[in-house]
Amino acid sequence: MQNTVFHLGLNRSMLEGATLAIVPGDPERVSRIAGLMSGAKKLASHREFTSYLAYLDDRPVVVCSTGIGGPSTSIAIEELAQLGVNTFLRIGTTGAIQPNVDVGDVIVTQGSVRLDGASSHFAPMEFPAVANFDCVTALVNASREMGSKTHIGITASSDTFYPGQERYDTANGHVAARFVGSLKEWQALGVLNYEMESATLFTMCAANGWRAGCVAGVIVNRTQQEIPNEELMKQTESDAVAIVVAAARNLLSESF
Ligand SMILES: O=P(O)(O)O[C@H]1O[C@H](CO)[C@@H](O)[C@H]1O
Ligand SMILES: O=c1cc[nH]c(=O)[nH]1
Repeated sequence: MQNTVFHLGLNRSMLEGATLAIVPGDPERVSRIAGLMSGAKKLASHREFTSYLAYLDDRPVVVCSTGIGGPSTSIAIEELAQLGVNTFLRIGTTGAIQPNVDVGDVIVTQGSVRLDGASSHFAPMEFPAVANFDCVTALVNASREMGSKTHIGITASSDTFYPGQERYDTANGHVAARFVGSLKEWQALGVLNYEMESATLFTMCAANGWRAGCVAGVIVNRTQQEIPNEELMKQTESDAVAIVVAAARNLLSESF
């Protein structure tokens, strides 16, 4: 009898030896990602964690959503690792903060500013939230081959969507003192964008010797607008989905 992990509802035999996982935030993205591979089948769905298994050149790949933010991401990654996964590719949406990054562009993160809490449960703050070089290379190559305008750099990865990303379009317009002026500071330091999972993902993977990468489609540029255009957002997301699947294929064949 195989042990089922605590939250994902998966056991080792269900993963058929998969060592690579594609991990989007949004559960609805999972079937779309798996659908770009062959033999996609749903494995489980619990809370924010929806999982599919699919095949790239006959090699199994697990696709599992993390939900939003570090705590749920840490659970998904930990439980997938318990089942034998050692390479994790996050595919997300993101808000750019540099004026030269356009909606529809793609960002591959090299390292993340740790504006989360969960990463500190794996390593002290002095430890970098850094992506794995093989994963970065595979994602950058895939993105460029697809013809996407590709940016490579540092991401601010925040526990919160509103105050941590210094958003004032909220119910009471208040941002905690710690974050007032933070967007400007990240811009001055060359940070490209905000999202909410990569700091936890990179820190826990680097601390454990697992490989992790993150690719994100730019759905807003915070220097221009706060609310995304629905149509552009869908296109951007599907471009990033195609990129992560191509990168997974390259990583599995180690042909990058
Ligand atoms: O599109 P996903 O993967 O969910 O990523 C981004 O979108 C969510 C916020 O809207 C956060 O999870 C953020 O990281
Ligand atoms: O601005 C954005 C857009 C998507 N996801 C984020 O976390 N921030």
